[in-house]
Amino acid sequence: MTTSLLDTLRGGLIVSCQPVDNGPLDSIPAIVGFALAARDGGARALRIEGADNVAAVAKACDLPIIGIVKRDLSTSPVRITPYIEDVAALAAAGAHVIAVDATLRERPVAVAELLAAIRGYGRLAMADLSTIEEAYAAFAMGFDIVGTTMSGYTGGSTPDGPDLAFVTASKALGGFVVAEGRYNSPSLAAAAILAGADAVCAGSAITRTEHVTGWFAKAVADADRRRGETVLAFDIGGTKTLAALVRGETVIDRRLVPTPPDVGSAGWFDAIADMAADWRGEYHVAGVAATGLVRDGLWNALNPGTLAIPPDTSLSGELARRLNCPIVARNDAQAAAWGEYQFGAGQQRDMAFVTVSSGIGGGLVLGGRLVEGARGLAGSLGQVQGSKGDLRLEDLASGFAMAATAGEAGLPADTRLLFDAAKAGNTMAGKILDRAAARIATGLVDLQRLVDPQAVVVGGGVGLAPAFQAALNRSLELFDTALRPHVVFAALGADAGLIGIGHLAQQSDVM
Ligand SMILES: CC(=O)N[C@H](C=O)[C@@H](O)[C@H](O)[C@H](O)COP(=O)(O)O
Repeated sequence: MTTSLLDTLRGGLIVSCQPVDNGPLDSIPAIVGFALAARDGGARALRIEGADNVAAVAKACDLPIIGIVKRDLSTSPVRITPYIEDVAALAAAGAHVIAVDATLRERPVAVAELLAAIRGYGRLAMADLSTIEEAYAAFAMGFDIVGTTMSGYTGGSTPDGPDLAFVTASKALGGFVVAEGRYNSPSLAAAAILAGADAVCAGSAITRTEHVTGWFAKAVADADRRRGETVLAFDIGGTKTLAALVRGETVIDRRLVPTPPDVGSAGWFDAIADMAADWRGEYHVAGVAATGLVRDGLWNALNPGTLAIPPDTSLSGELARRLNCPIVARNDAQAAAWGEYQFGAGQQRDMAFVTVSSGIGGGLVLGGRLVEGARGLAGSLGQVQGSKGDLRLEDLASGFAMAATAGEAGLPADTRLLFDAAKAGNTMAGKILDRAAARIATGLVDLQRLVDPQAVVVGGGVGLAPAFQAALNRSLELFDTALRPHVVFAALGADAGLIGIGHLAQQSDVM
């Protein structure tokens, strides 16, 4: 019997039919209804609270029942089946398994006595636990099943997700493990099995209609609030700084100032906050896209030639203090990648974004998520080694690099004039442009080899110049079609960073 019941449970779902206490579904007919519906949906067993409920369900439904009695005691935090008479009542009502709280906490009756009583009634014993020490002790005492039920409920705040690590650790002890507690979606229940659980017990997500309704209602209300919300967005580049009010893909209002050399100083932060002073009250969250490495709110230079930032500048902290709202900060090209993914040429595909302007930056959006990387470097194509010594692609093929090469060749050291000269038929100017485009094409092909995105979105002032686009396409055509990226050109232009960081701020959970 013992083996066959555990065999029935193994690899299956147990549904806990415990409606919200004193709620409209907290009645015997409703609990029986939940039990039958769970059976029809494919549950292998049920978890039922209260001897009367167990008796009613046992009569109506032939699935195995894990029975518990819950009590709120003034003398102990233990709630689940604390007394011998609870065990007796559950056995008499027809529970096949009796679960008790077997945590190492003060209790009215010793766990060993409860276990002996369960054994005396010939039932299987399940220990509801919160730590691996307790699991070890429970198996050593002879419990048939260990449940992770109490993890997150014995002190401190309860996490949102389940405790998969506890499942894996318990399973390593060798006995039968039920993953229970906050398995609120099919994918989390599946994750429990992959983490080693023999069976999964889900309750709230199936039988606490008030809770599930609350999750939906909150998600819908949050999305609705965010959709209509205006956010403050900054885009801090090497030469200019933009401040804007953004809603969705629309930039409602904007201001532009040159980026001064004292970036990162207290005075500079004051000036940035001043740019938005008269927008106060119109936003509740701000996003900051900045050139350089941005990770966890800290800001560092990626290329000090573009912008020299004091090490570990607290970009989020300093601005949060001055603007008095939460701040979401990202690298500018990563933010632009997100903008293009969400609203522009990326069209919600796996994509790499590469911006070619005075510098070269980039970002990756994979599986619907912006990849930041461990230090905020992910997708920074400008930082890969160029073909010359230890120079980076940015040092060789960016707008600045092209202008410098033009200057060395006796042409005006200015990207725009270089493009004009190329258009007018100047061979040297055309060569400089072609060489830069060829280097970037090689970078894009390498990116395709590494990440294999569905699309590579190319943007930036240089990247969107028709002469550069033509040169880039010519270079790409030299590569085998199997390796050639699907290049599309950015749709949001210079606003991609503002729109991307605005959306990231709007969607973030910082509020
Ligand atoms: C901690 C405690 O008292 N847990 C109780 C044990 O029976 C129930 O309130 C839970 O609903 C049950 O464990 C299932 O978990 P979830 O509802 O998260 O799927």
